[in-house]
Amino acid sequence: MTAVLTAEGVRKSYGHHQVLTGADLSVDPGQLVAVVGENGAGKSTLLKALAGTLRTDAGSVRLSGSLGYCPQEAVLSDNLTVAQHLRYFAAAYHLPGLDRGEQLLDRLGYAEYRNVSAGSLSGGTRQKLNLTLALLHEPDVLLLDEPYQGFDWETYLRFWDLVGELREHGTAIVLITHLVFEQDRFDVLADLTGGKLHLRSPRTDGSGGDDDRR
Ligand SMILES: Nc1ncnc2c1ncn2[C@@H]1O[C@H](COP(=O)(O)OP(=O)(O)OP(=O)(O)O)[C@@H](O)[C@H]1O
Repeated sequence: MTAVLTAEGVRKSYGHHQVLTGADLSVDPGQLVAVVGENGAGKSTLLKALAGTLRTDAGSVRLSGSLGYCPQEAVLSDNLTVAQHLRYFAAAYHLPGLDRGEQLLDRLGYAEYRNVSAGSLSGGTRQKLNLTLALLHEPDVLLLDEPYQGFDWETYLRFWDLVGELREHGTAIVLITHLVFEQDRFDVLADLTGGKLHLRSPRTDGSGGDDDRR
């Protein structure tokens, strides 16, 4: 299968602090990759580098198809309502209509907030909108930085239903997570240690093993 996202030798320092020291990653259509690692390991830095929102020092990132990026901090305009955000992004993506946006409002369970300004939304609902905007144009590659922060359990489960559908449609997904208990959901665990990615398969025996780590 041909990878839709390939990163090779990605390096990034902040001043003298070397965060990424040669990160490699290759993601196929429909593949779901978890990026795990300790706080401060550089996971968000890696995702920004993959998304192209951060200038790297060396290495390459190749992407085929469209990209959806859900950053850790929602980039929303507090004065605009949920519906206005959907219209604004639909226009930016040249979408023919708002069908997908309306579908996502229902799927993530926040349609009742359609006419509420982003500045008045709760943290979890802001995050729903953040995620919706990344999914709106049905991208081929999705980069999700802790996408379910603040979600209640019901929404968390709805999120995973949605991810299942996206994978069936061939969307390649890279997701930062801290949740050890959900690692069986992924095809690949990419452990960011020492500025490099170390790939491994999730455990399959359900025993928990001795490989658990954050
Ligand atoms: N703009 C910046 N300027 C200077 N240092 C930064 C900047 N952004 C991140 N860092 C530093 O780079 C390191 C990696 O940060 P990053 O946010 O990528 O880690 P992370 O693995 O996503 O952490 P967490 O799990 O806490 O979200 C940290 O030491 C952080 O303080």
